Amino acid sequence: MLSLHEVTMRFGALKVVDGMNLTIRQGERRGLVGSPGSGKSTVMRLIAGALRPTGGRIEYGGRDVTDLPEERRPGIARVFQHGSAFAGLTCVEHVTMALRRSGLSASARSAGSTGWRTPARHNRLDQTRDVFDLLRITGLQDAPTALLCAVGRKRLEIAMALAARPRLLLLDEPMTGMTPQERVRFADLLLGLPAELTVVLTGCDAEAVAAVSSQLTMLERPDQITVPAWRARRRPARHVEREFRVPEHPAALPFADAG
Ligand SMILES: Nc1ncnc2c1ncn2[C@@H]1O[C@H](COP(=O)(O)OP(=O)(O)OP(=O)(O)O)[C@@H](O)[C@H]1O
Repeated sequence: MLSLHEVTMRFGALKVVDGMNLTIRQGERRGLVGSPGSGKSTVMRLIAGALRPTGGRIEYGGRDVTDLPEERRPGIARVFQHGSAFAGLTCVEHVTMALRRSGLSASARSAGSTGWRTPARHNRLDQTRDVFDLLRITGLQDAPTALLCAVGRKRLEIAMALAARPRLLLLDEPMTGMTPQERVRFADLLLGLPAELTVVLTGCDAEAVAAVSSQLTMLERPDQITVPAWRARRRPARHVEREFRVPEHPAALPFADAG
């Protein structure tokens, strides 16, 4: 559903992305791993259309979207590294605002192939409730965002992104600042997302990203090597495996393990 072909991104003399090739299939949970400054956010912005590559080609949904800006790449939603929640607003106000911004109305758009429950005459209130149910934040609708923990905030930001019924969800460093226990809960949250939804997430910690991905791409390795995530789940992720019971073998993985 998404592919990058020899994509390059230069900022002046600085070449941040150098001939990157990447193929991501629908339903994949792809982790992009690299140290700070390796270009993770840049790749996310290139995929979203917030940046235009200085070289190469990007295809999304079978179309060449290299020159298309963000607003002309439908079905892609992004959760930013540094969050997008406003202090003072409640969770339900955030999601309602996101639904309004996405332009979804009762009969405006069907769920398509994303696996979303969107029957006819589905009103905005129902949609809000769906998103809350999906992310298990029911009960927190009226809580001000300032009261949310790190995972709670991330849930809310993902809820806002899901309001647009995306096919591709981009999560830029979602686990930064989370404790090991919060990472376990975050992994659980990702597991609850529709299987058809493609998720690309970034992070510096390969173990943590591997625990919630099906495939892992190392940005700093030659040719940005991609491996099945289970191979990168070494012993240090034990706390995650114990509490979350991440299976050892790919055949038992709950995610579609592509490739
Ligand atoms: N708009 C820009 N103009 C100039 N340089 C930029 C721009 N955006 C990013 N860079 C540079 O590109 C490099 C990669 O940045 P990027 O934010 O993609 O890395 P990252 O891997 O996401 O880092 P971090 O983990 O710290 O968020 C950095 O050296 C950064 O300073």
